[in-house]
Amino acid sequence: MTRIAFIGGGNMARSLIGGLLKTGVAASSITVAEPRAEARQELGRDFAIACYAENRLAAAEADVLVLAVKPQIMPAIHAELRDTLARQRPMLISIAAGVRIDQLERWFGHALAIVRCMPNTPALIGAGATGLFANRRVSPEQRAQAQHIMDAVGLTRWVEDESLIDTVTGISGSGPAYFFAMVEALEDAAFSQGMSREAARALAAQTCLGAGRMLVETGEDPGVLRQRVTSPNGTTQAALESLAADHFHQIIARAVAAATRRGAELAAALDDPS
Ligand SMILES: NC(=O)c1ccc[n+]([C@@H]2O[C@H](COP(=O)([O-])OP(=O)(O)OC[C@H]3O[C@@H](n4cnc5c(N)ncnc54)[C@H](O)[C@@H]3O)[C@@H](O)[C@H]2O)c1
Ligand code: PRO
Repeated sequence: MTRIAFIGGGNMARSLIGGLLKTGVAASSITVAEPRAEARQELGRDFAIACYAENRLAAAEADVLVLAVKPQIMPAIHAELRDTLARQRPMLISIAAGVRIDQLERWFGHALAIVRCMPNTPALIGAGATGLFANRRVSPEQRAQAQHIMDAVGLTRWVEDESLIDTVTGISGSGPAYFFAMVEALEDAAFSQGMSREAARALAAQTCLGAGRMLVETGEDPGVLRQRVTSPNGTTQAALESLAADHFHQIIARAVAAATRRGAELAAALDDPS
């Protein structure tokens, strides 16, 4: 049984833990370190896992340490974990946006196997999407172990170039928020035309779900699926022409670029906090 310790028990850790437990991973194999007492109580109540206020206690027997704190916290946690890491030599899996492998090696140790990955919150319902990148120390078995953990909560893809993890952040790490924003916008649009918020949200959310499922379950090209909705001179064509006139593709490309760039900036700020 692989023992997994989460350092940080916030939103993303909750999503990953919930997803792992749903796939049958034993609650007794998971520990969490979380400084907020209320969050510890909720994690213990919701998932029946052992929760600790101190990182070193949660990590004491871990084979895998999932670093799930904000990027800015990352440099602060290594001192506390140094002894445990030296003794236990767990594999580190960092989910922190931007934080690079060379920074993690500098803080936690050059001898450690480290996987940098970028999951997303739909991991909570087993529908996550995660990009992964491994350092040279990660053995084939550890690579399989990291993938197994992330496969348990959704789809995984390894990238060959570490900088592409920032691109993963731009597409799928931050991505759920784009679709939630889209549903909010659809709801507002329908409400402004007189529909109830309840009906507007239900129709917009189900459309989001239906389109996503069609895309994944049919394996069809999104352009082909789009064309099937679009009758010549019909309603969809009118909407898509309006989106194109407002530079929809460029708007999305700029948003993804902004998220990707922000990942690199978060990491750079940790090199030079001034
Ligand atoms: N939320 C997402 O959609 C998402 C997706 C992918 C990756 N991430 C990454 O996951 C990481 C966590 O993000 P989140 O959204 O879960 O944030 P969060 O704030 O919800 O969780 C972070 C947790 O770390 C705890 N913490 C603070 N200091 C600590 C310390 N010294 N030791 C241990 N725990 C400490 C906080 O109390 C908090 O509960 C970030 O690095 C983020 O970039 C988040
Ligand atoms: N949430 C984190 C952020 O907004 C990382 C990806 C999703 O920074």
